[in-house]
Amino acid sequence: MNLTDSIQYLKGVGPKSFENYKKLGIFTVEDLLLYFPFRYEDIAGRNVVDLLDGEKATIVAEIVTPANLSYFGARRSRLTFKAKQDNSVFGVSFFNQPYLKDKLEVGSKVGLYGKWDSKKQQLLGLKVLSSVEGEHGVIATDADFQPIYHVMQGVKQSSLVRLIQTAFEGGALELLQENLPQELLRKYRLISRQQAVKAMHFPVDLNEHKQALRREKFEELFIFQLRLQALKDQEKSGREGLLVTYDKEKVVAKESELPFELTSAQKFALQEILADMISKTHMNRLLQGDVGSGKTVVAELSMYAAYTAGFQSALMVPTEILARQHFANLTLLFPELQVSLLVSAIKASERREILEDLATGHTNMVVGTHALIQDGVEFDNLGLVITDEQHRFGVNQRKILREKGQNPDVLMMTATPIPRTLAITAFGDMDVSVIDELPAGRKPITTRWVKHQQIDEVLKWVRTEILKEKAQIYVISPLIEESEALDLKNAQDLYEELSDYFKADARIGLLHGQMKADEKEERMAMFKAGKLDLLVSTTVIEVGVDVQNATIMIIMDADRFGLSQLHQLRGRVGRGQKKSYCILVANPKSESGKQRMQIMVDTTDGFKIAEEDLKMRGSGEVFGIRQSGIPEFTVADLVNDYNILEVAREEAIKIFADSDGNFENYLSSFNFSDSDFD
Ligand SMILES: Nc1ncnc2c1ncn2[C@@H]1O[C@H](COP(=O)(O)OP(=O)(O)OP(=O)(O)O)[C@@H](O)[C@H]1O
Repeated sequence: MNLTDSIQYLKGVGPKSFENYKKLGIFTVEDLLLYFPFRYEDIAGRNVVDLLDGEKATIVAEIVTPANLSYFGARRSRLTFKAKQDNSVFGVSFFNQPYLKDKLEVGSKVGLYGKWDSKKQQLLGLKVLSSVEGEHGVIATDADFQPIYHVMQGVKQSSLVRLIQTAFEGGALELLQENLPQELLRKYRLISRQQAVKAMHFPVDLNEHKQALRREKFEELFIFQLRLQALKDQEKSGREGLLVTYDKEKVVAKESELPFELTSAQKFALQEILADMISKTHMNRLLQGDVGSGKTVVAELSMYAAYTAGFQSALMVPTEILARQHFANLTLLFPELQVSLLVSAIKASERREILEDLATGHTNMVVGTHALIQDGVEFDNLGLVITDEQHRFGVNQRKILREKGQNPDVLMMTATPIPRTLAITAFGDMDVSVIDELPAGRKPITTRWVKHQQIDEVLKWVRTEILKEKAQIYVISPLIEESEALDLKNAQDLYEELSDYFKADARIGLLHGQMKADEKEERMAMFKAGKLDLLVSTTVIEVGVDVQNATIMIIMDADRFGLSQLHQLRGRVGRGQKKSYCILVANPKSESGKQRMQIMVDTTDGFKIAEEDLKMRGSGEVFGIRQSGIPEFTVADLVNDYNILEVAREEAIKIFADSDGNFENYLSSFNFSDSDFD
């Protein structure tokens, strides 16, 4: 037998079942060996109505009658009672275990392991299970393990297990080669690949199962990390980047014109970016920093550096409000340069002019939305592309923009702090700069969670803040994801209610996604200029909007928002020197809603919040797994196996460096199969 043999030659596989196995991804003997159970039969147990006669299983059930103990002979005894699972009541008897009587209390739930007798509707009890928390939930410590595989119609659990056994009996396991360096096995006390694969399918006990899982997770993450290193390497060596020889003095001079001094984190990030630009290798960098940490100015100075080297630069942002805000900033900061704004809402004639200026090189910098990547947008010599809020743009959109130049340097900015776990997986092929410090003088935002019933008190306080402190306030209307119309209606209703309430005490404006671009801009400008005290808005305000004087953020029905979104919204205040507040108005019904509110009250640290978000919603939900390019792991789990991931990463980096980038050789020396790297 060979590992590459098709399983159709194994006993028990006919043409029809072969087709079904293929659908599960099992083509060869090796695929079969590495087709691991996704869980083991655990103490959550089986449903009693599903049990077959004679089958051994674990059932969790409630004891409904007192245990009756009868002796026959000196040492032989029988203990009987009735138990209930959902609506099925069944009998249970234990032979010769009289001491169990004290353990079995009426009304308590127990795990019973035994053999099912379907005629008598009775479980012949073998053990009352003690249990422990295992990797897959609660696992019985001392029951027989029953691996559970993902199967499909036409492939039964039992046939799959039998087939794996057949392969084992044919000596397949012995053919599996070790694919981790011996040194790592020793260092981390990992069991061998053969042992692990055997124990993944047929663990003898809980401990062996744990060891197998640990080893398999390490292997999976290690190989993944090696692959990322290879990608990163390829990205660097394969693609010659542009040599952006910027004028250092000019950049320094510009920096000194800023109304504030850069924080050291900003300085450091800028330096990393500039070093990438001036080097011949292609820049592929992620700039992440918490809300309000000052990423924009770092981006702006990088664009300026590109200009001093004779290149154009483009800044792509997700919303029009944001594009306009950046445009205003850039023109203010670089009055001597030609800066253009390209959004979909501009007139055709104006658009034509902008496009021509871009193509002829008349324009030095351009900022825009998706409009930037449409056909017809040509650059003269695009040297730097910056995208803001990177996860809102798909990989393809970024690629299009990048292809508009001669492989321009690329910087992606994100304000959604990416937990390290994901940063080193999804973005493992990128360099990362982090701004982990807020500008000096910022006061922490105080967050309060109030119930709807308390809204009157909140509004009273808001009124005094407006009248006495000249506070500016955002009020976010409840989010109705399913319906834009309802979303709008909510915002309008809220606007009217608040206008009624405040009357002449507050100047109130309304902002929502369906307004025309110029209306939106006008409303934002009024708020920024202090001509409005209170801005009722839908979540269009969420990203990037920067009004330093705004100090109160009120979020209605806050429990409808995800954690990261709440954090973004809250980040609209606390951007200046004044003390700021965030009020979450919510009567959450679900536990997770309550939990989210509490997390927001407890911390303003974006990284912590992102970690929590990840734990509560899973990486797929938060980042869109497919889009972010994170593979779905078979045994490993990015959130829970963080420690293993880190170690695997360190080792992969070391080994990759030792291999002198000669990855192919390295692979063959450890017998990786090519398919590991598809
Ligand atoms: N070093 C600094 N000192 C003082 N103020 C600063 C500094 N850097 C930036 N700022 C100001 O802080 C505010 C927030 O900066 P910026 O808009 O760049 O944040 P950001 O990181 O893009 O945040 P967000 O992701 O929330 O938009 C801006 O008003 C900016 O002018």
